Amino acid sequence: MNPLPTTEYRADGNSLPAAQQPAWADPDLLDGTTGRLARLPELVFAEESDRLRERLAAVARGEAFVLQGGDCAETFDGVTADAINGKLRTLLQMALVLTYGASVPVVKIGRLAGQYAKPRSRPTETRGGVTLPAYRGDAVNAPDFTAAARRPDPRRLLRMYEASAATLNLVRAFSTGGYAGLHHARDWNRAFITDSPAGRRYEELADDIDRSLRFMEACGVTSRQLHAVEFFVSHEGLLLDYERALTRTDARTGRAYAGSGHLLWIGERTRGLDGAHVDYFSRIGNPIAVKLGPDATADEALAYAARLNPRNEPGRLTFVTRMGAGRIRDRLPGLVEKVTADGAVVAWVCDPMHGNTFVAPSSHKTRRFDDILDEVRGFFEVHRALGTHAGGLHVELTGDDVTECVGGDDVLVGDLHRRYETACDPRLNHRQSLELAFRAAEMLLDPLRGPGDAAP
Ligand SMILES: O=C[C@H](O)[C@H](O)COP(=O)(O)O
Ligand SMILES: C=C(OP(=O)(O)O)C(=O)O
Repeated sequence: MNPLPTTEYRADGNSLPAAQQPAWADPDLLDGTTGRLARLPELVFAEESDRLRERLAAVARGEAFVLQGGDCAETFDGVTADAINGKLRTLLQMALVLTYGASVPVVKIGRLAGQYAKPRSRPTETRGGVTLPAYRGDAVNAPDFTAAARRPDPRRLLRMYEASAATLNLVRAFSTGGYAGLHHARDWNRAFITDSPAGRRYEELADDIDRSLRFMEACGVTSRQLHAVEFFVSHEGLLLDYERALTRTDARTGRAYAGSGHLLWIGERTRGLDGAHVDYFSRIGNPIAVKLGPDATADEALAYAARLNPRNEPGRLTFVTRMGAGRIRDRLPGLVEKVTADGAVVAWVCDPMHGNTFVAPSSHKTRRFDDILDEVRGFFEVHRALGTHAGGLHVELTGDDVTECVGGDDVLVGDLHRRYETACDPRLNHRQSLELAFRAAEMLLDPLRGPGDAAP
């Protein structure tokens, strides 16, 4: 499954293969850095992760929907109030569209405050006859094509911690400081170019909400919940040196928790059942997810459920499928059927990004909005046919007006060069993200309606 060489990893005296780990240049520097990380405070509390597990349990029961999104790769330079606020506002707008459009609670999770490391298809990159280590995210090395920049530097793990802490600080202020309250639903749209069909549709929706809030206030109904939002953070638990150093024991239960984020996921390239990632994830108490690509088998899915969620706790395990628009209708049913028949309780989430990447003639890695939409549609169709719950979306997006994915109401292949800013894979821009939310809300509403129910 993983074409890269693996490095040895020691877990409780056992040597396990760990895929996609950087070849850190200086072991002493690595020890010093991980030692420092181990003494620093955790970034999130175990209680918060438990709360997310409860929310995801509702998703697994079919009572809620998850929206998980953010950059493909966060960067240290990208830790600015504008960039982070843009992503948060985009996610809040999408969540509002889904909640309002489909009348379903939406669990909001950022790909934020920790998404600094990337698995790569190839360990090296060659340009003009020069071969250097691949860029593996700001937590490991820098993107510039020089030997010095590409050298994996463990001190970057400390910068990852600092960047995550700064981001999380803003996330916490944003979600509880008043601005995330429903009264500001119109303001979230203000900073963006709203002159698009989705932007105009959102303005109408925000007007409706405003009217409803004023009506409730006139009736004397007030609620603190209208002034804050519950927001969680997640990232791929890729760099085991970092994750292990930030693992803490929960004083309440004696159980180990990753302290780097509320939810961590195992990527498609590191999900080997006998590998170090699955081993590490089996030892932490956080809610976790596993990405499943088109080659994942139903037996593997069952093995993850048995290994990673032996008590079959609802909300502990999410499967994020990323099959590609062309394969989801063939590949997903077998997985869902067998997992359901086995009685394993999981939440099913669709990542419509990673199976739909291609390289445009201009050499930009891109994705077609129509393929993304089609994979989401396939995801809903499969779950509807099987009577299971299409539990959420996992998307790569930014609040910026980038030109990285083609389609939606604007970007053409010839536009890709205009604002192609991602550090790794192409993201939806604000307009495309909103458009996706409106389309997904329509799909979500549909399967929730019983066969005999009248259309609204
Ligand atoms: O985000 C996912 C992967 O890290 C990314 O798709 C890998 O990209 P690559 O195939 O260019 O290495
Ligand atoms: C690497 C990623 O995805 P996948 O593991 O599904 O390829 C990702 O989501 O950043």
